[in-house]
Amino acid sequence: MTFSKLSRPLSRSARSRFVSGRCLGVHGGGTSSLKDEFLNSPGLLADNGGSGFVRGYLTSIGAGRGLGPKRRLEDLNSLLANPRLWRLFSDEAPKKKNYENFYPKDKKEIPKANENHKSESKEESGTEDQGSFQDFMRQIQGYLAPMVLLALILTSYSINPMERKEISFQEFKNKLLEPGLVERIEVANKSVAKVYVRSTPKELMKFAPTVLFFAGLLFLGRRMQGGLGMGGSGGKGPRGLFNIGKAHVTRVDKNAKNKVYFKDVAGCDEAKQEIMEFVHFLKNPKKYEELGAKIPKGALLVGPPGTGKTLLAKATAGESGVPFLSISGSDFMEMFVGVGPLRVRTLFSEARQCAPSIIFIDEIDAIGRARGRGGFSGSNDERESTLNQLLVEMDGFGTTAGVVVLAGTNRPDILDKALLRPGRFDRQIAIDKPDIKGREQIFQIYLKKLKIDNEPSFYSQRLAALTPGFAGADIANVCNEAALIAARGELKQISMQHFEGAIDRIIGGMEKKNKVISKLERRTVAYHESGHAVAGWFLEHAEPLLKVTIVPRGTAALGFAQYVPNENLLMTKEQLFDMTCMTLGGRASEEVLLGKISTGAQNDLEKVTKMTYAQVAIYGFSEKVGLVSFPQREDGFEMSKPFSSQTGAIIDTEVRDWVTKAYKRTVELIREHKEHVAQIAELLLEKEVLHQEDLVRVLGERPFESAEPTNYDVFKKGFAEEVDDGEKGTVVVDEGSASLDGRWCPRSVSSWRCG
Ligand SMILES: Nc1ncnc2c1ncn2[C@@H]1O[C@H](COP(=O)(O)OP(=O)(O)OP(=O)(O)O)[C@@H](O)[C@H]1O
Ligand SMILES: [Zn+2]
Repeated sequence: MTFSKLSRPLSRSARSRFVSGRCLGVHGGGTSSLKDEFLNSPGLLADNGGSGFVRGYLTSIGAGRGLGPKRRLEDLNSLLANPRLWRLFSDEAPKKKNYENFYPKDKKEIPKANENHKSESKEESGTEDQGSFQDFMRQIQGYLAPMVLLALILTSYSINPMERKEISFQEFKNKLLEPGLVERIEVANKSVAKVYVRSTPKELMKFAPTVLFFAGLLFLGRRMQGGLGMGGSGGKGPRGLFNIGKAHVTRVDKNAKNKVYFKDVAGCDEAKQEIMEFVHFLKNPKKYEELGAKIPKGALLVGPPGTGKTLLAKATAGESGVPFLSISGSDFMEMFVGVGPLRVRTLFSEARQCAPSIIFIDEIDAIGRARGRGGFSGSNDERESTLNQLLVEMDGFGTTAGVVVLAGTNRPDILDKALLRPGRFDRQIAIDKPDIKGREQIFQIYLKKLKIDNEPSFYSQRLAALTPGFAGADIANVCNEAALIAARGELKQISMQHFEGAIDRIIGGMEKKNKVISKLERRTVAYHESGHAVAGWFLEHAEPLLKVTIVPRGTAALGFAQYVPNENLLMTKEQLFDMTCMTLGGRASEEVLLGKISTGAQNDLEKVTKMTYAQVAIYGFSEKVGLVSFPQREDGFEMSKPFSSQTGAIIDTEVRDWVTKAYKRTVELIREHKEHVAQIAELLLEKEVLHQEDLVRVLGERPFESAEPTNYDVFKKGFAEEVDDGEKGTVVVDEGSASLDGRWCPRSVSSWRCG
């Protein structure tokens, strides 16, 4: 059994990206505070979350361990749902399933104006991604083969009526009688009968190949238009092969239904204001031009996945009342060379025709990646020429065009610098994960739609406190999941327990009630988690626990813990040291209390290593290494190190020394609080889930006084009266837990995963 890391709650988009088998690597944050940079430090974290999962998954199947039938069925189901995985195992995917995977049935449905479009287009871009040329050929073969077969069978029936031929009764029956080709039968004598065959089939047969050929073409054409994302959305009617230059653009016009407005987007007030400024430029260009101002052409909406960038762009359309054309970055790309630039041109000319108008390009990183790098794929030329075309269009027909371009991304760092120059996307609008107040507002929006057994405000406050680190998409997900859980219990109303279940499920995946865990292992997990919790409680700069559970869950975690982090923008050496100790608390507890260490600390050690390397080699915290910084490249393709091998050796020794020092301190702390660790662990074994109150009961209040109120203080008070100035009073899940989006953060949701 192997243990490894759990990750931050998967945001919806991260999840969809994962399912589509694309590589993750989403970095968050647009603000460039030191902390952010630190957290986003590229390369500090390879996307362990995603690939780790796949790998774990493969071994568990491939190794052919004694899986129960139920497990096997689950594996099979997810296998079927994931064509990538499937192909790893077998070349012959079951036809129907495979087909549906590539061309989901609901493909042709015209997106209901705003509401559903986002998710749909996401899925589409996911599927498109997989439509590599081979897949495409496979599709064609899939359709052609039956047709050719059919043609062969039919031709075998073509019989020349002028020709006389003796056939057996069997032949007569099979080839003539049953297909209904017999016109009449004359009995000549006892052993011979004359069979007259209809002549029409012959005429038909003559044309059969031609008819089949055209039918085939038509069919393929339809399939392509449905399957390759050129479908006539926005009510434009069907388009086919010959309309390939037109991408999948969603238009929102003045009188579209289901419009989204700013009131549907909670929080992000600054972003709304900035965007509206753009709309003002767009609608009153004269006012600005008279003063000699150049009107900005574009703005980047920058922020982690699921924070509502797309939603905000749609709301802008709703508020501004100008035509809005939205497209996903990946929709530009096609298997045919030259389609990308063509689509860009078409998009812009369409926008100009209905100017003033707004173009929104979602996930612009798909085409906007810096030129001249980014992997070894051959599609780079195409991407670059698409990008060039975009640059040209944005520059091109200057100020009078009346087109504003908004684009969403969560990786502004990898975008081509030319895109960010004045005259293109010269503004960046940061949309961060909501703080406690923002989460409360988002909850209010979604709670309104639910049947709950209390006031929405009752729930919104409590839930906001319980969901540190959740983005808007996760919150929408919590509400929906809670309703599903309540419905499964045949209940008429949703209550707190359902919401809690939903939150846990979003963090850790499905509960695995019947997962077999030996008593010994459970004990190890409990002591390990207890070590983290107690260490965090008694280390001044570490973060106190919010909740810890040892219920095994679907994303293969054996347990997880949430912390109440402080939201300071800078991190000091002391903080990092305490966090290192807290992260090592699990291993220390195993060693001190159980006398046996396990593989459970692997993920913790990985985090500690990264955290310490960063301090030594990037943040200049080590005297021996000095005030130098060697940030790692985010794409992981580092051919040569930027430092000498001597420096490398010093860095290595320093890292090892630092970690050793931190571990010593942690072991001391755990020895000192041995009783506490044991108490918490036993309580955890008994109750499976512990909240902060339980910790206070056993350990007492945290013994630290700080000058300013910390998040923990705010949290303790209950934020009922704090909400208004709760700006900084936020509770954020330790995102370190979560490397799914490629971020690394020292604070961690420590967790266990069983491969
Ligand atoms: N501030 C918010 N207010 C209300 N709902 C929100 C908010 N943020 C996110 N959501 C919900 O989450 C869903 C997903 O958000 P959206 O697709 O806009 O995120 P995004 O930032 O564009 O993500 P990605 O980076 O993955 O493209 C929205 O459709 C909405 O239901
Ligand atoms: Zn741990």
